[in-house]
Parts: sequence; C-alpha cells; structure tokens
Amino acid sequence: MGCSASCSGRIVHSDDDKIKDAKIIFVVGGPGSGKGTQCEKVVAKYGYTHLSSGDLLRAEVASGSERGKTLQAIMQKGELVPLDTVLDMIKDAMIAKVDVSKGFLIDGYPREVKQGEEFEKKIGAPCLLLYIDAKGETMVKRLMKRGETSGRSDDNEETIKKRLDLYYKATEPVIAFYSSRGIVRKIDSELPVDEVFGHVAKAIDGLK
Ligand SMILES: Nc1ncnc2c1ncn2[C@H]1C[C@H](O)[C@@H](COP(=O)(O)OP(=O)(O)O)O1
Ligand SMILES: [Mg+2]
Repeated sequence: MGCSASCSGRIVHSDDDKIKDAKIIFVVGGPGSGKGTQCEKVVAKYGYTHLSSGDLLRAEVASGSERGKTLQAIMQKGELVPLDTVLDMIKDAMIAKVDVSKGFLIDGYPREVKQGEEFEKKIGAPCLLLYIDAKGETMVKRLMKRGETSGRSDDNEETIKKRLDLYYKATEPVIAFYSSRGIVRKIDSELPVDEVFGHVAKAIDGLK
C-alpha cells in the first residue's frame, strides 16, 4: 500500500520508499559464527530492528501452516528455501517496523549472491555488511553446544556439516561481491562476545 500525498498536504512516502531509504545492514557469517548474539546487542544499543531470516522461517514452521510444512522439510535437510519466500517475509517484517526503527539488521541473508541482487531490486541497498568471521571448527563447537538447548532440528552434527559446506560454497561469494563496493567490515568472532561487539559498534558508529 502506498500513496504519494496525504490529505493534510504533507508528502507521505509509500512503504516501498520508506524501507528503501532505511539504514540496512547485512549480517553475514557461517552458522554459529555469532550473528544472532551480536544482533541482539546492536538492538539494545542502537534501536535497530533485528530480522533473522532463519527466525522468520522457523516462526512460519511453528505456525503449522502448509507453507511452514514445506519449509520445514527443506530446512531439516540443511538446504536453502526458495528465494521469493524469504524475501517476501523479510519485506513484510520491514514494512511493519519501518516507522519505529533506527535501521535494520538483516541476519543470515543474503545466503547467495542472487539473493543479494533480488533484495536490492525489491527492497534497497545495504550501507554496511558485517562479516562475522569464525573458524569452521569454532562454529561446529558452538552449534553442537547450542543444539543441547536450542531445540533446533538443524543443530545436529550431520546437518551442521551440510550447512557449513553450503556456507562456504554459496555465501562466501556474497562477501566478495560486496567487498568490491567497499561496504564490508570483517569482524573477528573468535574473540569473547563483548570484544566482538566492540568491533561491531565501531563499524556502526562509522556510518553517517
Ligand atoms: N564470540 C563468541 N564467543 C563464544 N561463544 C559465542 C560467541 N558468539 C556466539 N556464541 C555462542 C552463542 C550460541 O550458543 C552459539 C551460536 O551463536 P549464534 O549467535 O546463535 O550464531 P548464528 O546466529 O550466527 O548462528 O555460539
Ligand atoms: Mg542466528
């Protein structure tokens, strides 16, 4: 929905214009690298809205809808769900929050270069990409530990391996793609959580 002028005569931007003009930060890193952990801290300090594509999808699964059932089968195999599905869910969530957010953290998306291109076509361009970087063995260790309590059906050894393989194959090219635009900040996520956040905060403070 959108209109270009309101009854009072003020210019009112359409939903599409509003989300296009919002500050958009992509948060990219392997499974278990610490994206969610850092995003939570950014929300608390900066008033951004955190949108985890995985969380949005899991909420759809939990709703028990037909779409959720299809999604669950895909996610359980450690595969990527269809691009349009994720993108529509992110866009709806952004529109719902755009009036009360300082910006958006898009966590776990884009998972592949094509997803980034589609995002920019349908929504807008990111001003920063936070590359949350941890070693493969660290990510596996953290996910196995998280799996003890997360209840996530994909936090098991077999699926973790597949998710990591897919990350290296599909998502690392995303980082190269945005590096050429000069918006990538690589964050060492082997450090303790608060130190990692120090670097994240510096990158965000550097935005104008
Ligand atoms: N810098 C850090 N040091 C130690 N543990 C960390 C960490 N960052 C995150 N963790 C823990 C918290 C979780 O149990 C697990 C995965 O973190 P997460 O934020 O859920 O990752 P992601 O959202 O990237 O999958 O690792
Ligand atoms: Mg996460």
